[in-house]
Amino acid sequence: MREAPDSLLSLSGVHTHIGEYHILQGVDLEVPRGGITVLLGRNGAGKTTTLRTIMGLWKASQGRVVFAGQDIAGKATPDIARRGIAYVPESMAVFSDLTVRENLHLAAISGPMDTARLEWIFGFFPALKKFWNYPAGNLSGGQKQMVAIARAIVEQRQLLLVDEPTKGLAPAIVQNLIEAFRQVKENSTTILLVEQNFNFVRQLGDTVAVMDDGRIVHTGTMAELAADDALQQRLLGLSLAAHQ
Ligand SMILES: Nc1ncnc2c1ncn2[C@@H]1O[C@H](COP(=O)(O)OP(=O)(O)OP(=O)(O)O)[C@@H](O)[C@H]1O
Repeated sequence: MREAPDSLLSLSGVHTHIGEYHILQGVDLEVPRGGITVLLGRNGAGKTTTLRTIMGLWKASQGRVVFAGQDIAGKATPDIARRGIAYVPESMAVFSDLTVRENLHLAAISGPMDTARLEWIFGFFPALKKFWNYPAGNLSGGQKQMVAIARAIVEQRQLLLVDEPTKGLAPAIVQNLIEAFRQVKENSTTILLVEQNFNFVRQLGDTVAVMDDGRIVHTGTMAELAADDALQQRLLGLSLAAHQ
C-alpha cells in the first residue's frame, strides 16, 4: 500500500462484524486531504459497510479509524458528525413531507442557513431553487439526490462520504453531480465516493481504492486506472462492463 503524504482519513486494519458475519477483514485505506477518493468494488464487497464504520453506524471490532489526527473508532455517530464528516447514504435520506427549504434548514445544525452558501449550491443544483417551497417527496429521484447532497454540504464539512449517488439516475443528472462534486472539492471539502459507475468516477476521482471480500485489493491514482484497460478488467471485471 502506498503512503499518502497527507491523509485526512486513514483506516488501518479495520475489522467490522455484523452479527455473526465478519464483513470488513482488515481494511487499510488512506483518503488524501483535499481530493476525491473513489471506492470501487463489486456488489457485497463491503463499500457501504466501510462508510457506515467510518460514521460509527457499525462499530469496528478491531483497527483504527483516524480522522484529522484523532482516532474516532468507537465514538458515537453524532460526535463523529460534529467533527466534520457528512454522510449521504445510498437511500437518499430526505424528509418527503417537508419542503426543500425545510430539509436544508434542519440540516443546518449550527445556526441559520448561510445565504451565500445557498446561492453557491443553487449554482450547481438549480432545481433546488425552483422547488424551494415544494415537498421533497414530490421531486424526481435525481432532484431528491440533490436535496440529500445539499443537506450534507449546507454547512462547511471537512469530509463528505457519498454512497452510490448515480444509482438509477439519468445521464443529465449525472453531469450535474459531476459539476457539484467538483465544486465541493474546490471549496476545500475532501470526498470519499463509493460508486459502481466507472464512467462517472473516472471523470472525478483523484485516487482510487478497490475492495473485494472486505479488504482493499488495489490503491492508486484514478489517472493510472483510467488509462489501463487491462487493470480495469482485472480489478473491476463485469461491474465495469455493465456500465459501458
Ligand atoms: N445488516 C446486515 N446483516 C448481515 N449482513 C449484512 C448486512 N449489511 C450488509 N451485509 C453483508 O455485508 C457484505 C457487504 O455489504 P456492503 O453493503 O458493505 O457491500 P457493498 O460493497 O456496499 O455492496 P453494494 O454495492 O451491493 O451496496 C455483504 O455480503 C452483505 O450481504
